[in-house]
Amino acid sequence: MLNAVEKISDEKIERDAVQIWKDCLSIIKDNIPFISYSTWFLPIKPAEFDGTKLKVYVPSNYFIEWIEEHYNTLLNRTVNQVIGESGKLVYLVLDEKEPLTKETTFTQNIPEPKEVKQTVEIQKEFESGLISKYTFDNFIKGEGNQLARAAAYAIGDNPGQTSFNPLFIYGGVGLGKTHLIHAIGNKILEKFPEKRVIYISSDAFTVEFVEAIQSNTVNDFSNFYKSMDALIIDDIQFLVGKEKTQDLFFHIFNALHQNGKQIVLSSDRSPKELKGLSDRLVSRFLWGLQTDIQPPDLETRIAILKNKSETYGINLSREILEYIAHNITSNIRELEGCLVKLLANASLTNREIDFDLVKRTVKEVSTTKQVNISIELITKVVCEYFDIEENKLREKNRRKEIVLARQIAMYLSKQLTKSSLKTIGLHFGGRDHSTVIHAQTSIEEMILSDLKLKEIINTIKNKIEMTAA
Ligand SMILES: Nc1ncnc2c1ncn2[C@@H]1O[C@H](COP(=O)(O)OP(=O)(O)OP(=O)(O)O)[C@@H](O)[C@H]1O
Repeated sequence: MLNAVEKISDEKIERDAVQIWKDCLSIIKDNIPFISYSTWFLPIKPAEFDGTKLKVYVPSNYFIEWIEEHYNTLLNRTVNQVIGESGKLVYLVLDEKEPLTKETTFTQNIPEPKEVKQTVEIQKEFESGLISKYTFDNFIKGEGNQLARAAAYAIGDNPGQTSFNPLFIYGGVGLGKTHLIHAIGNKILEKFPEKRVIYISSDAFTVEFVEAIQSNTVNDFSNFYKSMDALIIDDIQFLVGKEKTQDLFFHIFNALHQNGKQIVLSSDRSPKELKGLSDRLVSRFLWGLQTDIQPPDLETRIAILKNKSETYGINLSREILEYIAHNITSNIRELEGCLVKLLANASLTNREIDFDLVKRTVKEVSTTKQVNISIELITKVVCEYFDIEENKLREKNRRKEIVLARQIAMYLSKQLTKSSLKTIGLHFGGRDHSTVIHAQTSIEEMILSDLKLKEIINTIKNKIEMTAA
């Protein structure tokens, strides 16, 4: 009986919220350009109203920042008009890793919106650390992530029971590793709400470990992680050089593995490339499945852009999607960044998203990216990759692997910097500009037929861009 009463009053709270937000929207709509209205206000959804406070769901903290910076006065006025002088708007951020802590008359952060909690019915004494917006449903399949996705999906369905234990996913920056490993955790909890699943970055794991040492609670710390059904650790490369943490992790790993519990790890490089990680850990990482994620091809980039723009409530033409996807090739985070910038530009300049605006935004995004990339940085990353000394690229060395590394460095210098052929030639031992042209055309030809080389160059390019960012 009590439940029924609660249910009725819950429904009323939601209904009131819907009506009030509708009234607010009709005022807002009349006061700002339609593009700004649809970009920043339509994605906001009403949650509940308690007489003075209207709680609304917003997609991200970025939204709050933007709205507060640009529309605070309008919102203030609108809320006062619709609710009255004591009216307040409270934002519930869906699914951000770190919710805003700032509080203003308008905003206040509530850690977990109701909707998110409902997906996990069994309350645990710890936070899973999972971001619920990262799911398999919104992870676009492509050639570059096919195997990683399939293995991740199988684990989500059957944690600890496949031969993919541990699952080790590696690849360049912004290619979807974090998204995928969260999706695993979310799927496990969806299917088995009682399971204990935790996501943590290896950095946070180290910090917690140091705190446990300081407070003399290392045993509790270790037992806590050993009690998980699935342990998901992001960016495991940050354990390199941290011997004590590695040691403890080794014991946790063994305990979980022996008990058939699932371990999922992500890294920016393959286990064998994790120099500085103890051999016994590396050998355990090789027990299960190691799979990489490669940069997405054109069709996948278009599909991702389409999907992301739809979540922002906008429909971009195929021509625009293709243009962005053609010009932003390195990683998905950058594609998303370009989309957000496009929305911001359209909103700021109060114009429709047309081809000119798209071109300008893509140019802006690409220019900022290129600013910090130097030929020195390119040389350094290429040499690190091939494990050769930098001066070898400047010498007249004709060894096959040195020639290839030199040509790749020249090719990337032309692609990623604004340096002239002459300047690039000078950096590589005072070579003529025709040598640089030759390097460029040779690499372009080689990657047409040699997919492995193409992958290597993409990996190097990602590393350069990551270091320069
Ligand atoms: N296949 C995909 N489909 C949809 N969105 C994707 C896909 N791959 C990546 N993304 C999105 O791109 C963004 C960057 O992805 P993510 O953070 O998972 O990258 P990462 O590989 O973990 O990068 P880093 O190594 O820098 O942590 C996220 O917003 C993610 O949702």
